[in-house]
Amino acid sequence: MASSSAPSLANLTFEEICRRLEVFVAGKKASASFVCGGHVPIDVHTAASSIPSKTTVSPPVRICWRTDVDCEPASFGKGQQDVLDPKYRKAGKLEPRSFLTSFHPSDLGILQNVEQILLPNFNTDLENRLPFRKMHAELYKLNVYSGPSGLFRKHVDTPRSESQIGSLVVCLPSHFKGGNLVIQHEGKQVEFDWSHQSASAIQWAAFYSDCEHDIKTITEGERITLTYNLYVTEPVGGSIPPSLIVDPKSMSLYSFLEELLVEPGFMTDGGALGFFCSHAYPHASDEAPLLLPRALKGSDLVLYSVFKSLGIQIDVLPVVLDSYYDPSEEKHVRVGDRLRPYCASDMTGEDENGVELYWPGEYRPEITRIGSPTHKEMALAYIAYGNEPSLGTVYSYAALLADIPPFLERQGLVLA
Ligand SMILES: O=C(O)CCC(=O)C(=O)O
Ligand SMILES: [Fe+2]
Repeated sequence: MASSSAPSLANLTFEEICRRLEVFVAGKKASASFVCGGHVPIDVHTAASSIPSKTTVSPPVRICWRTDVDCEPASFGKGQQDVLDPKYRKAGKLEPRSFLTSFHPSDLGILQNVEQILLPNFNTDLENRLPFRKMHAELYKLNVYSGPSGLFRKHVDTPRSESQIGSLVVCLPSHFKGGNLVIQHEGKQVEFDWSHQSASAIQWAAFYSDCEHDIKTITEGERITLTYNLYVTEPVGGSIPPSLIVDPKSMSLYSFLEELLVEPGFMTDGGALGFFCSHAYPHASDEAPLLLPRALKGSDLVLYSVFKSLGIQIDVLPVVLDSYYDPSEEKHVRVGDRLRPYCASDMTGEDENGVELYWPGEYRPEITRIGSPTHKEMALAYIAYGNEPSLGTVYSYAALLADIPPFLERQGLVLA
């Protein structure tokens, strides 16, 4: 049951309640992890055969590479092209087919650690368990950044598939100076300085794919990293290992919402709350209906799980902010009937709004919007008639839409 905090929510206006909800969600965004990292010291006396995940030290890492293949200059993706530009990225790289290594991220518990922090499973009671998610790592490259000028400026890793959720960088033991890895998300930043233990430990960091990151100049030595693409895998059967379950009831947002729902004055006749997702997802791709909500990240996952565990219907749906009626007015919220792939229509609409014609959904002016939109994806392109024909493009945002039942109906939910 809800415990009451002062002043009681009953005395607050709806606007004030929404403002508080926004503050709560912003707090979740601030505290939710988008990155994690760690290190494992190298012990030359540890035998390679004793690696299993429980060890806290690692034997030296061995790498064998083809002698007929050299490290090539590393490129980076710019638009649709691979570009070489040492002012932007100065590094060498080896493709996985050209080398072998004794290191694997499942050893030493690294992958399990990343899974637990970036891909937790929420036990949401009420049969609403999010399908059990696991993470899969695929070796992508070996990179060498050499002093005095190796670097990689700010970029976002190109996702290799729709189910890619993040990247893992493993820094192998080799002396270097500089080369800090800086990772950012929504105004927050985490910096890894691996130089001090560069010669004596394996150091690693993992982050969601939509986080910008850069590597500062390596002033001395050789910074050698293995990069892995991290994917969320199909739900697997069987029971969830207990350590991977997070209880949404332990979240402060849970008690706040629980208290709101037992308040007769809050959305007495029911209503809808809409939260724009804080992370980017391929929500207008062919895979979107399979991926979401399974691939939700960070604070989006927390919101989803907390509502679910309170028995509230919540869905990930695309939203178009449409100014068709009157461009000078507050934009209308049009909610798609489901997550649907991007559609290019060759139909034309004379004096018609293409969204209404080709993007099934409904206008939902009653939705109370919390927060502001961030990541958009192209949802629709069509030929529009005006004075001259032009191409109409429509973008959508992924949003979490919670349907709040009327007070009398929701009493049972919270007391259950
Ligand atoms: O080596 C690193 O620290 C990260 C490399 C990187 O960002 C990349 O390869 O995309
Ligand atoms: Fe990167």
